Amino acid sequence: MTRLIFLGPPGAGKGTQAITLAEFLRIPHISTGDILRQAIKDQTPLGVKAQSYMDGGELVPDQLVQDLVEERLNQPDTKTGWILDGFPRKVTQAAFLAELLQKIGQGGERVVNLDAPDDVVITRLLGRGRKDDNEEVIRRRLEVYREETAPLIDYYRDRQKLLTVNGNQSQAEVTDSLKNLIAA
Ligand SMILES: Nc1ncnc2c1ncn2[C@@H]1O[C@H](COP(=O)(O)OP(=O)(O)O)[C@@H](O)[C@H]1O
Repeated sequence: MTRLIFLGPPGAGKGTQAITLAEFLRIPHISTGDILRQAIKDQTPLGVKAQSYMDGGELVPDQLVQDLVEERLNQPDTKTGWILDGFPRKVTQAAFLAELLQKIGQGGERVVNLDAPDDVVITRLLGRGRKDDNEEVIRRRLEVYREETAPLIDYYRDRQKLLTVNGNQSQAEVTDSLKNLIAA
């Protein structure tokens, strides 16, 4: 049973690696960014509420993402494990998640911190061309990461859940490191 939370700055390769590892482990990959982008595309009430925050590189309000994560983790395919990508992104969300996992009996989660230096992530993001990948929004997303998300590294280290992987290697090397890490 593998339950993993992927942490790291935008552009560290969380999404790519989370998809690869989830396929390898045959467990669902749950990306709050992907779910929100789909909701925007479909213009659902969630998408309509989230759009302006995402376009500006801001976090969408806790309640919105927390509700969507709770709903998703209550679906039956999560019984075999999961990889959470993009959640939690702040300490309040991490506290919510800890309580939720306890409530639904899904503990033992580990956190992978995929680390990469600023210049590397900026270059990667600029090459990607998503709607929120222009320079100004990227800068804001990195700022939000530093202020809100980076504190989760200490949060999870204090709780002895943290594993760290160097994201500044080739994609295949990162995948190998991840597989070794979770097998250990
Ligand atoms: N847990 C979350 N809390 C708040 N906002 C979120 C969360 N997850 C995703 N978002 C919104 O979706 C955007 C894109 O997220 P994501 O696809 O994970 O991108 P990134 O490549 O920047 O890590 C974020 O900038 C934010 O607006």
